[in-house]
Amino acid sequence: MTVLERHSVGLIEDDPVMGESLTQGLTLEGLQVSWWQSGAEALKALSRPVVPDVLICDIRLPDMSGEAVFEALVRAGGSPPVLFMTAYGDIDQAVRLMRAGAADYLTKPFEMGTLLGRLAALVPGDASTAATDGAVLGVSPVMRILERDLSRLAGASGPVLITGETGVGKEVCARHLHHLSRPGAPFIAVNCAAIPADLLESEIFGHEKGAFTGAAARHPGYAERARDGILFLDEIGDLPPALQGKLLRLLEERAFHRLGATAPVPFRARVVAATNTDLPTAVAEGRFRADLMYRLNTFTLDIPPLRTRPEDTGWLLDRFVTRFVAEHPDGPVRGVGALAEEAARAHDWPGNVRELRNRVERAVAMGLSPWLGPADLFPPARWTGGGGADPEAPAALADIRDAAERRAIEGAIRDADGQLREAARLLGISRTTLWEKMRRLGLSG
Ligand SMILES: Nc1ncnc2c1ncn2[C@@H]1O[C@H](COP(=O)(O)OP(=O)(O)OP(=O)(O)O)[C@@H](O)[C@H]1O
Repeated sequence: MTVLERHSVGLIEDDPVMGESLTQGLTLEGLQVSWWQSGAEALKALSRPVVPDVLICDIRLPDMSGEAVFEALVRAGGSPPVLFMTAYGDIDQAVRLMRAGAADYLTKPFEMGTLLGRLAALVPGDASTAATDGAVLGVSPVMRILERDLSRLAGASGPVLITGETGVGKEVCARHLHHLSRPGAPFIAVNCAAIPADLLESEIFGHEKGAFTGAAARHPGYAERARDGILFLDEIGDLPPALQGKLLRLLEERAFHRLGATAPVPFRARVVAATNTDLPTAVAEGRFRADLMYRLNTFTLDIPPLRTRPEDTGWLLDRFVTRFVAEHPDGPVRGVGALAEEAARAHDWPGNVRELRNRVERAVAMGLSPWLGPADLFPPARWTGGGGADPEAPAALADIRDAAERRAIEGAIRDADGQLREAARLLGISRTTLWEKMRRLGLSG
């Protein structure tokens, strides 16, 4: 199997001869090709949750430039790596695109072999994680890109910083990196905020016998126990100042001292740190060392909040329901109903994936009917009990209905290519009703 086999590629090319021949050549290599002949067609297809692993885009398209397609993708939350095809005179534009984050470009005419070689460098290393079936962290474009970045980072050894709100899955992401890069080696997780400051130093670096009162025996710390695996330092923003200096030395000298020891111990693990606090602010306020932040953020991965990636809400909901239903085979719950899915999409998820997981676990354990409804995910006590101040309170039923209507109307308008008469027909309502709904929901045609 070649590196390209089973990967998906999106081809944006208006010229039918060129498009046909590229589609044929790429398909022969085992790639799954989707070919679009205009920028608009491509953008419409790429707005779906599942996007190709890599895009090949002509720089001149009938309706917009390749540059505009790329900008729209980036603005919409991220783009798979894009290889641009340029004509000789477009080199300046290609250089500009590379600066803006495009992955590569080829000047026409080119050999098929050259194109395949360039593509091989852009597809993720592991085909099983590239397919959506193999998605680990999510199916939204931004999470697919994050997974691709993780597989690239797997080959490096420098520290990685993972940022994001509480419960977005920073540890899950660190564990995935471990799985991709050092699966047989230890994964040692340390919550810097949970261990009392005066214990943290000996917990991380270990101590010799007699190093302090009560140190009855030599104790290897987390750094030593991580061996050649991953040392995951969660809530790194809470690391006490004295330990920040020690961690910086460990990273720079690749060695550390157990408390009370004179000889250094070599450090072979990879440090992955995570934080939900803003490190630059902590640095500005003097709570975190700037030099340590710069050492840690060589590779930074930011996981966006769940509310900004609704595709993942549906996907994770299904996964958790499947998992917890399997754990309660004798219970009445079989799956999740459409209204509960709507309610989940309309909810803000302040606790992110952790909140979703907990709500599903509770709903499956307590549910009385085969299909979970909104009230199973968001029990009635929450509907009234919080008086509106409860951060986990769900959206009201009216909000759920509005969100559902908004999505249905937007989908119909898209499918009808902007023709409101046709959109109303698709929705089975009159044009006046459609127009009134659009006005109430603040939608423009
Ligand atoms: N992609 C995912 N698939 C399945 N479960 C997930 C995923 N992401 C997060 N979770 C689950 O959500 C919960 C929170 O995840 P995790 O501990 O990784 O978040 P975090 O960002 O590290 O949180 P904190 O900032 O509070 O430490 C865990 O129970 C985890 O198993």
